[in-house]
Amino acid sequence: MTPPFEYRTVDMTDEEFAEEQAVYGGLTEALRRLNEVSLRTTMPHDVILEATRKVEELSELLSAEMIPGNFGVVVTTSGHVRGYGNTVVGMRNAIAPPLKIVQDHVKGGASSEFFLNALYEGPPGKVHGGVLALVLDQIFGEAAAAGGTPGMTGTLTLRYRQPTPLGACSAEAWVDSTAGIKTIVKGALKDAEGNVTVEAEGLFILPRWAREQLAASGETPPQYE
Ligand SMILES: CC(C)(COP(=O)(O)OP(=O)(O)OC[C@H]1O[C@@H](n2cnc3c(N)ncnc32)[C@H](O)[C@@H]1OP(=O)(O)O)[C@@H](O)C(=O)NCCC(=O)NCCSC(=O)Cc1ccccc1
Repeated sequence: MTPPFEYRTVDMTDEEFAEEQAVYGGLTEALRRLNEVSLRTTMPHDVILEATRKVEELSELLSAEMIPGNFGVVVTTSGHVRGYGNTVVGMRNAIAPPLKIVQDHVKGGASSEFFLNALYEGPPGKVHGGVLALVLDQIFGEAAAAGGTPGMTGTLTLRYRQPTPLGACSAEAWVDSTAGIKTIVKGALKDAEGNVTVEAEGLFILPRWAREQLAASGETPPQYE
């Protein structure tokens, strides 16, 4: 079975990697700020029109050279994983909050403390339910991988116990059980006060194509990050 995606490898020194992080990371941080500011600004229309022209100019400047489509996941020869396009954690993705996720390879889990600002609003003042599913899917996937049983999300069930206020949040996920290629991950998301606002359970499955690759190569399971 042909894999639906593959990881590219690039030759890059640690110094080049660090410079890339600083330069593109700086651009993305500036864009995240711009994104929030553009939602909240109350400046007069003539200022907004001038700002719009400047933003268009920047898009012209940056689009002179681009990769053809999505970023994908690119691994450097020195072992760094460049999942820059990831919508939750991507270093070059201004849509990503972004989350810094800590994996626990001993217990098989993952956790994160993060901030969801006004850009992630659903009900007034509260986080959109789809955004909560989005961040939990990523944390759960990383928990399964940290437990040594990576997989793709087969199912993800959420129980929204109470609305999640915009602002500081935290989430934790752990491998509850494994059965062959299937891993059950459980976890919860909390608001700034420590109240559990979402409980979730996910089933992560090592895909058939990955099983076939593993059987052929004898390697350890890949990380879908
Ligand atoms: C991989 C799979 C889910 C299963 O394919 P295959 O392996 O070819 O399936 P196969 O037919 O060989 O069945 C094997 C066993 O599994 C069972 N079973 C099968 N499906 C389901 C099910 N849905 N639910 C429940 N069970 C299911 C089936 O009955 C059988 O059980 P049995 O042995 O009889 O007891 C495939 O449908 C797929 O790719 N879906 C899209 C996934 C996707 O796009 N997810 C979102 C992107 S990931 C992401 O964003 C998160 C992330 C972030 C960071 C890091 C990591 C993750």
